[in-house]
Amino acid sequence: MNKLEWKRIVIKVGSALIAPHGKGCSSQYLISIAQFIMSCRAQGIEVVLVSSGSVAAGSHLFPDELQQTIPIKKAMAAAGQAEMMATWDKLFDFSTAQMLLTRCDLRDRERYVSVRETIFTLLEHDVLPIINENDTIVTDKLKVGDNDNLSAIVAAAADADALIICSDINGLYNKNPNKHDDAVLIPNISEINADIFAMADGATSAVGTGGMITKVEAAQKATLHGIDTYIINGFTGSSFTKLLNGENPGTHFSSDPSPMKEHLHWMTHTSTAQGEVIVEDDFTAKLDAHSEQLTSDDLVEVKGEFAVGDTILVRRNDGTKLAKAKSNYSSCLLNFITNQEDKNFASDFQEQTGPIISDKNVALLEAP
Ligand SMILES: Nc1ncnc2c1ncn2[C@@H]1O[C@H](COP(=O)(O)OP(=O)(O)O)[C@@H](O)[C@H]1O
Ligand SMILES: N[C@@H](CCC(=O)OP(=O)(O)O)C(=O)O
Repeated sequence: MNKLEWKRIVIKVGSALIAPHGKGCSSQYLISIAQFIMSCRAQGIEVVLVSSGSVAAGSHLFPDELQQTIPIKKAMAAAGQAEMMATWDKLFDFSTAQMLLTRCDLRDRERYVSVRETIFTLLEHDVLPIINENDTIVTDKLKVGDNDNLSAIVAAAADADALIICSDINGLYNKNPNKHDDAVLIPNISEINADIFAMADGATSAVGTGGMITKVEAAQKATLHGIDTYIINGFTGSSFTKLLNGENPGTHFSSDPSPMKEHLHWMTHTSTAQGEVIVEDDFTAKLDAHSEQLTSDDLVEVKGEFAVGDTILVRRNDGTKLAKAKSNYSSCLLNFITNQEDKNFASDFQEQTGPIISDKNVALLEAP
């Protein structure tokens, strides 16, 4: 889908663009991005902005020697978030809105739907959503961790047509161009596989978090949802001019021609498994929309603690991940059933209570 057909886009801006000197925000490189956003809106294209920069904006408030602890980084984010928002807001003649998210908000289906509703309501009223991870409260368990992946999750939640990831490099090269003089830019990628991931290294900018690995991860999430994804150089204004002309200024990851259904994409790429059920190695019943085939007789082990409605991982005893699914049973009840001597009790109970895995809420995982 080229620019002229876009109805809604998500654009992600990294710390290096909004805090190029690593200490406080600067609009130096944001003006061309703001202009691009205004041009898109003028053409009826709805825009959602995912912006990093809160930690970098707040870092100058804390002594350098304290910079790397998690509590300090959370405090920096709390202090810098307002500056980051103000830096963007003064560039626009329309309203902006702050949305701070964590993995917790996105992996919980009810909260995820609420996030979608807020994005759509803001867009309906011409307000620019500016989304960042809520670094002030995240823990390792609760965070997305990088705004590249966050931008892909947001693009899926917003049903965007395109995701534009602004980087400090022209796009994905066949190897890290900052380490290899003979690296070559790859303009078009139709399939993201292990070879593509092998090209990407981690972050190299002083303030960046994700590097190219998280950008390829984000592109994979987004393209599987039917979202065209671009990695472009956000430091050069011509990148945006080209996009507005329907050209590809960097690396274009083509959207999957047969995208995943929304709730299965969410189950696969956004929800996190709260526990696991281990099935026999020879488990052959196909896990699909008719998921009643998984019974307690198939279970070898129940791992972790989960409640009714939580996402669980279905894993074969040999370690193969088969599917992620919404569980109708708590781990406590599943353990009780599977430990019953009387197998009739287990089957009678499931006959009355229903399938272990909710019908249609089974996301099959690709075999490695
Ligand atoms: N194969 C690759 N192609 C392009 N850049 C790569 C590649 N592998 C690693 N990189 C590095 O990733 C960096 C971009 O990611 P990052 O440092 O997080 O900055 P930002 O998020 O601002 O784009 C590039 O500057 C480059 O040094
Ligand atoms: N949420 C963090 C940004 C994390 C992040 O992914 O940063 P970057 O790699 O610069 O896009 C912040 O606002 O500083």
